[in-house]
Amino acid sequence: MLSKFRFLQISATFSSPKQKASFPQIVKFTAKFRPKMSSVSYSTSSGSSSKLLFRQLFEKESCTYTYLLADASHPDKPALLVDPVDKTVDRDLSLVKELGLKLIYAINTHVHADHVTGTGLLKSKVPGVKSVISKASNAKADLFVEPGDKISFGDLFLEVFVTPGHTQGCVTYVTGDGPNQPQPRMAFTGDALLIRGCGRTDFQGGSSEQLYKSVHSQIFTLPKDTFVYPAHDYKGFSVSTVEEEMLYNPRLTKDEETFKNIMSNLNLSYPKMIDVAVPANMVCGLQDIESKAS
Ligand SMILES: N[C@@H](CCC(=O)N[C@@H](CSS)C(=O)NCC(=O)O)C(=O)O
Ligand SMILES: [Fe+2]
Repeated sequence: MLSKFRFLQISATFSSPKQKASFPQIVKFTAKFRPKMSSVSYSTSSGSSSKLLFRQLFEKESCTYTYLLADASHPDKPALLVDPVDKTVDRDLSLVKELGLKLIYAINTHVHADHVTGTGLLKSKVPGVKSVISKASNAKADLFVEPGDKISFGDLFLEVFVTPGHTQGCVTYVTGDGPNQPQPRMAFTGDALLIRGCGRTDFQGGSSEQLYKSVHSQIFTLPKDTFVYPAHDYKGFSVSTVEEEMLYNPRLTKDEETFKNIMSNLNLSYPKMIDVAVPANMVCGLQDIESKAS
C-alpha cells in the first residue's frame, strides 16, 4: 500500500471571524492506493495515486449542468457540487449517498439568472456543507473566493480564475495543476464560455469587452487539452476543450470589435425566471427555502 502525507493550504476567505475560527486552514491527510472504481483515475510520477470521481448532471428545464467531483481515494471521499439547481438537489443527494461520498462544498460559478441555485437547500439538508461563490458577486455564502484561491477536497483541489463579463462576479473553477491532480485539467466555466458560444452580456453588470478579455486571458491560456465544462448547453453538447473553442467558437475566435458587435445583436429574450432567480441567488437560494417552508 502506498502511503503519503501532505499538507494543503485552504485559501478561501470567511464570512465571519467565528466561521473562520471553526474551519481548519491546514488539512493533513493520507493518500492511499485503492482499487479502481468507475471514475476518472490517474497516477502521478511521484508514485502515489489519487482518483477523481466525476459526474456531469443535467437539469432539463434550464438546461443547466451540475458537476459532482470527489476524491475517491480519500477515506472520507470528500465531494463538492458545482452549480447545483434547487429542482435537482434530491437527485444529486441520492447520488452522493449511493456513491458513499461526503458533500463538503456547494459551489456557484456566478449568480444565476435562469434558475434558483441548490446551495441553500443543500445546506439545509446536509449539515456542514459550505456554500461558495466569488467575493466579486456580492452574494451571500459561507466562503468567498478570489483569484488564485484553491478549494480543496481531499487530495484534490479546484483553482479559482476570475472570468467576469457575463456577470461581474463570474469565476471559472479549474482542477489543480500539480502532482496528484487529474490530467488533462478540467475547467468549469459557468456561463463565461459555453460550447461554441458564451454567456450573454446584457444584464447583471455584463460587459462584452470584459468577457472577451476574460476568456482570452484566463481560459484560452490554459493547456489546450483542458476540458471545458460549461454551466449550460442548449444544443446537446456536453464537453469541449480549450483547443476546440479556440479554433471553432463562432464568437470568441473573432477579433474584439466583431465579438462586441455579435454580443450587442443577440436579441435574446430575458430568462423567464430572472426576477425570481437573481434575488434568491443573491442570498444563496435561501429565499426559495423560506417560501417553501411557509
Ligand atoms: N431561455 C432561457 C434563457 C437562455 C439564456 O439567456 N441563457 C443565458 C445563460 S443563463 S444566464 C445565456 O447567456 N445564453 C447565451 C446564449 O447565447 O444563448 C430562459 O428563459 O431561462
Ligand atoms: Fe448566467
